[in-house]
Amino acid sequence: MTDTLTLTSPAKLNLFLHINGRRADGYHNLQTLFQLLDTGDQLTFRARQDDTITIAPDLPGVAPTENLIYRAAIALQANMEARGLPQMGADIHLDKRLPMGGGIGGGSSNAATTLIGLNHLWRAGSSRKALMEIGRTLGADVPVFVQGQSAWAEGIGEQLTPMLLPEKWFLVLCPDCHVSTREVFCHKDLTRDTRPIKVAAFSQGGSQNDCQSLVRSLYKEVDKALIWLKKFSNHARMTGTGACVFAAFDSAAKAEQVFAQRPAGMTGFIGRGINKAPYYNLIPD
Ligand SMILES: C[C@@](CO)(OP(=O)(O)O)[C@H](O)COP(=O)(O)OP(=O)(O)OC[C@H]1O[C@@H](n2ccc(N)nc2=O)[C@H](O)[C@@H]1O
Ligand SMILES: Nc1ncnc2c1ncn2[C@@H]1O[C@H](COP(=O)(O)OP(=O)(O)O)[C@@H](O)[C@H]1O
Repeated sequence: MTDTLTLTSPAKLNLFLHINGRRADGYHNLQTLFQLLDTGDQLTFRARQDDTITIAPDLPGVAPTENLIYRAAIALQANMEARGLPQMGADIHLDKRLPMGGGIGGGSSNAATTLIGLNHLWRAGSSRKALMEIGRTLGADVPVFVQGQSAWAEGIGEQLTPMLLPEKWFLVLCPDCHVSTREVFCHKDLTRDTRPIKVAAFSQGGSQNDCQSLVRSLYKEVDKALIWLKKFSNHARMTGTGACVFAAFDSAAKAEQVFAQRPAGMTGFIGRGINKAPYYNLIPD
C-alpha cells in the first residue's frame, strides 16, 4: 500500500427532484434519482505522520476550515480518535474542475471522496455504512457519494436504493449564477407538496424538478439556458436546486454536436452517466 492516492470525485445530476413536505427541523422530505457522472474533480491525498491536514489550493470564497474536504478529514479523525486509533494527517491537493454551487454536488462529492480516500490511506477500517453515517453529518448529499452508486433517494436524501441506469451521455450547461440551496428551500413559493411516487413512475415520465419553476423565475440565466436546451431535448431539466441544467443523449457525438452550438459565453461539459463511482471498490462492503 502506498502513502499517496489520487481519486476522481464525481459529479451527480438529479434526474428528477420531488419535494414531498417540510419536516419539523426545517429540512424537506424529498424523492430524487441521483445519476453519477464520470466527470469530476481530482483529489490527491498524501499521508502525513503528524495530525495536520493541509489543502491546496484554497477555494475562492470558501474559508479553509469550511472546505468540505477539511471538514470530512476532521470528522474522520474524530471518529478514529473515538475508536482509539492513532491520529494521522494528510496533504491534500484539489484539482477543481466542477463548477461550485451548481446543483452537481461537487462539494458533497469532495467530502465523500475524502472520507473514502483517507479511510484507505490511514487504514481506518471503517465500513461503507459507517462512512455514510459520518457523511450525513456533513451534508444531505454526502451519503450517496459515499455509497458510490447511482441511486433512488428518499427521506432528506439519505434513504438510498442503488439503481442501474442506462449510461447515457449528459450535456450539462452551467449558467453564470450561483443559486443557494438554502435560499430555494426557504422560499415561500417553493412547491413542497408533491405526492410521493413509486420508483417505476419515473421511467413512465411522471416526474419533474420541483425547484425548477421557482429558480427559473428568480434567475433569468437559468431560464435562458433551459429555453435553449429544450430546442434539442424535450427532457431538458435543472439539476438539484440549480443553477446547472442538463439533457441526456444516446451518444457522445450527439451531445458534442449540440454542445458545439451553445450560446456564446455559456459554459458547461459533457459527462457519461455511470452506475458506480470510480472509488467504489476502495471500501470493503
Ligand atoms: C436538494 C439537493 C438535491 O441533490 O440539492 P443540491 O444542493 O444538490 O442543489 C440536495 O439534497 C441538498 O443537499 P446538500 O447541498 O448536501 O444540502 P445541505 O448542505 O445538507 O443543506 C443545505 C440547506 O438546504 C436545505 N435542505 C437540504 C436538504 C433537504 N432535504 N431539505 C432541506 O431543506 C436546508 O435549509 C439546509 O440548510
Ligand atoms: N470542496 C468544496 N467544493 C465545492 N464547494 C464547497 C467545497 N467546500 C465547501 N463548499 C461550499 O459548498 C457550496 C456548495 O457546493 P457544491 O456541492 O459544489 O454545490 P451544490 O450543492 O449546489 O451541488 C459551495 O458554494 C461552497 O461555498
